[in-house]
Amino acid sequence: MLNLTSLTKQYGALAALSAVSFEVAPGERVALLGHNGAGKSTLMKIVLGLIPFDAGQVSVLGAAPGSAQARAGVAYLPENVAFHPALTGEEQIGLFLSLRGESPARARDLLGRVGLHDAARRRIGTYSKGMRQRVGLAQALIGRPRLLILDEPTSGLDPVSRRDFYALLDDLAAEGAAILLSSHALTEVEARTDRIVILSGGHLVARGTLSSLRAKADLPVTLQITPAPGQEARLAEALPEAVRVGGQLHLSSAQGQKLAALARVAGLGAMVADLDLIPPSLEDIYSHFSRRDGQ
Ligand SMILES: Nc1ncnc2c1ncn2[C@@H]1O[C@H](COP(=O)(O)OP(=O)(O)OP(=O)(O)O)[C@@H](O)[C@H]1O
Repeated sequence: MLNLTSLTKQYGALAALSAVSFEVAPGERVALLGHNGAGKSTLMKIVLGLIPFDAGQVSVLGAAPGSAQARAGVAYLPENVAFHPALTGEEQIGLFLSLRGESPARARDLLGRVGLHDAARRRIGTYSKGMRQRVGLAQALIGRPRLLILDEPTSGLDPVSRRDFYALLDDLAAEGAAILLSSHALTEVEARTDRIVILSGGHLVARGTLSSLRAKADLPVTLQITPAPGQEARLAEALPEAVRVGGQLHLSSAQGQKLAALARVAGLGAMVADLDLIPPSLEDIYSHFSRRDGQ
């Protein structure tokens, strides 16, 4: 669906993208992560054919970005999608359908698809941000796109709206659409995407499934230990390297030492009321890879 090979883009002396390669297959949801200025928007604009690139290859549905064939199958949802507040959802989507040469009567179907059936005849000015974002997605679904490019689609949405939004993306991916989305909300992409691509200073610094990135980063796990009543001081003495966090102790352990650390805590017997093993978060992994190039 989308193939990038050694994609390079310069803005004057600044290398916005340096030899970036990855692909998005049909039915796959890929998250593009990176700090401000990492090159995410530049990459999306190139894929959409909005700006030229300097070197490498870009194949969008087997065609050149921006070509008629690519444009026919690609949908884009910008971060801050704006609609005319006086139009109803149905009128707005109907208008876009007409522009694409399709029957405006399909508007209700599309709005139903994104959970806006009941609000279809209300003015968009009365919609919440989450509802407006869904109008944007309904618009993106016009013409049954095979590749969806979503620029921070859930920024500003509450947790329930985010969950609903991702459920919609799951359905689209299950139907075979390829999805590339950028996000700053790291914890949510963890459960909701198949693969992650991390850009840092225009370089691709990591790509893979979250579990493969976890293994590669080899970051320590944290043993979160709850002392039995009245045992906190004794427990802290027995684990001098542990850090007190609230009423608990946090003991950091290298991946390879995990079982030994568990055995050590288990050996403390009645001093311990409870134990949780906390794997490195996506934020930890993300920082690990984005800082590798000294960015
Ligand atoms: N038109 C332009 N002319 C010159 N430099 C640009 C231009 N557009 C972007 N840049 C620079 O290219 C780099 C990558 O920018 P880009 O907008 O792609 O990053 P981003 O990852 O999308 O960031 P954000 O998360 O802030 O949207 C930045 O250093 C930016 O300042």
